[in-house]
Amino acid sequence: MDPVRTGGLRVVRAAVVLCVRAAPGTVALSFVMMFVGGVTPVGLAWSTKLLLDGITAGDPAGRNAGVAGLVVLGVLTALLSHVRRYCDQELSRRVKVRTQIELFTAVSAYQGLAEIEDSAFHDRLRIARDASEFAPVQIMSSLLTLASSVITLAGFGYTLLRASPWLAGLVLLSALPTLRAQIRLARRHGEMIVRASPFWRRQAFYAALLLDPRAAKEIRLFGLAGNLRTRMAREIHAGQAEERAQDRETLRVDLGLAAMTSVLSGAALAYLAARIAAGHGTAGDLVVLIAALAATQTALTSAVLDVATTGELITTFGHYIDLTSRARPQPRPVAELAALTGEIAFHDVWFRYAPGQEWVLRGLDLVIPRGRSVALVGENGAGKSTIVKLLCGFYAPVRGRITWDGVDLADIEPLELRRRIRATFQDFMTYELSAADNIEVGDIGGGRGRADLAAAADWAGIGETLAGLPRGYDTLLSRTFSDSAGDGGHEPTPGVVLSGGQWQRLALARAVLRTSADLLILDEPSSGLDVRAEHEIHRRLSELRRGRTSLLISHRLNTVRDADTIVVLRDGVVAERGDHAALMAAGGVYAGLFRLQAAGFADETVPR
Ligand SMILES: Nc1ncnc2c1ncn2[C@@H]1O[C@H](COP(=O)(O)OP(=O)(O)OP(=O)(O)O)[C@@H](O)[C@H]1O
Repeated sequence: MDPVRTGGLRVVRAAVVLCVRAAPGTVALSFVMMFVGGVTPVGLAWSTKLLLDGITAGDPAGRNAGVAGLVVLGVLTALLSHVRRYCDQELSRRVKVRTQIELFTAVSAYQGLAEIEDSAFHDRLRIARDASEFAPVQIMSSLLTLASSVITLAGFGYTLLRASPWLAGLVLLSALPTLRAQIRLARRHGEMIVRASPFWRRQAFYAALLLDPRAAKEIRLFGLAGNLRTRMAREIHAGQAEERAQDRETLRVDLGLAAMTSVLSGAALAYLAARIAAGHGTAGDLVVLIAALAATQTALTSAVLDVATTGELITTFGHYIDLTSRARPQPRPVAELAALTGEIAFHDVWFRYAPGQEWVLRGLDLVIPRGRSVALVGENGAGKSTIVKLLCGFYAPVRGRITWDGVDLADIEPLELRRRIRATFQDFMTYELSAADNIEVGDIGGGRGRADLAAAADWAGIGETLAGLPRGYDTLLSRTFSDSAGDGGHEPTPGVVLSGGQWQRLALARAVLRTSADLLILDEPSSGLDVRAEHEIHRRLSELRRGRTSLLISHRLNTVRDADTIVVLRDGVVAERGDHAALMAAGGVYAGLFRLQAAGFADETVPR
């Protein structure tokens, strides 16, 4: 994983700005409480001195002032902790909304698929997401506590300094090794979080898999639950081993520091008691000095821990700042992508998914002329879906160019390009949303009314089924959510589950919705349909593709035979190209595959 690139001060500033923007009133109140929290211990010690000296000297005014101070400050201290806890919780809630939206806006800004398929990116995202929920408030809170400790230190430091300058110096100096050790511990803890992140992510994956309804059938049939639980436990153990090692180091260091501080306090206390016994002050002075010693050490320890904690939070929250502010490589956008008038073309395109992996495309030349239908065929893994992903701009060619009317796709704003494409993917999505939403996502923001959605559904042969659902097009297509959320007025009803073929028809309805697009991509659009449905859908697709620019991928060669051009992909290049008649006449790969499929039907003896 890349180290965090953002500087510590910038991270702290970003955290504070975030808190102030999220809840300015709460932050202001926290400031006031910080100040009050800082002066209260000093006030309490001096009130105690007034009370004791008032009693011993028989001074009722001093005694009353001491009591009044103790009561007022005692009440304030008791109230403050509750108000402060509420303020922190409210601040956390508001900051969480902001950071989650900012983080997912940043993630959505990655237009390609490379990051979303990169495990290091996911590890970093996990740390950033966790940190974004609590780190800004904790950084803010640490800064306030630090300021509060400084106020306390200033108040008591003077008292100690007046009583014994060398003692005050010793107490202050004792904080230095603590500071050094805690900063080192915090850094090591931050590194441990990065090391353990892959374990926790895999653990979450196994946990989600065990609860995923889509995986439930196989998990039960193959008896996978025990195996997955074991794998999950392995990840938990590995993550905890990292944490344990770190906790043990922390324990060792903390024990050493605590022993050192206790010895120092004991010696200082004995020294102060001896001085007062020798006549250098009153019993009240002794109380103030003991309070000053304890409070100085507490404030120093707290300040040191705050500095160290802030250091650690900077590391984790730095991932968030990096992710949300990192400059992404900008394409060189053209003003507006015009409607296709000529052709889309692959020019000597080489592509592999990562350096060191096998080339999927090895110098591909392919043309999709405007208004023509092109079909792609080839064996599993030949690279057909990869061509679709390149066309949509999800990846860029490693070498060569893809052009749209002569303009390199690298120069086109991806959103602009995708506005001109409608597609159904081989691995289409089944959204756990309403039936209407499942179609509308195909042209979100396109102002599609219910009539448009119904027309698309009818075209895909799923309209009647959807209309007949318990709440028609408003029925939720899910078994893991019920459909009461967000629209009251009716009893919660469980969602409905569609069959595989029905889902595919829905995906087709979604794909055809965006009628303004120039290019229609159909990657295995009928793989889950029954024979009659497939025949019907391909008849309609044939009509739809006539005179339109389209790319169809299918292993069922009878469905591609009417394409204007059929392209056979092999070893990352075009092996054959032509229409059905020409390819059959050539007697090459396509003809061989077509005859093989046809023979499968011809050989079948139908029992009487
Ligand atoms: N996201 C990815 N990361 C790494 N490799 C990938 C990725 N997607 C596909 N591949 C690899 O690229 C090659 C081509 O895959 P692709 O999905 O394009 O084939 P296809 O021709 O569509 O196959 P099929 O007919 O089985 O759908 C395969 O070897 C596959 O393992």
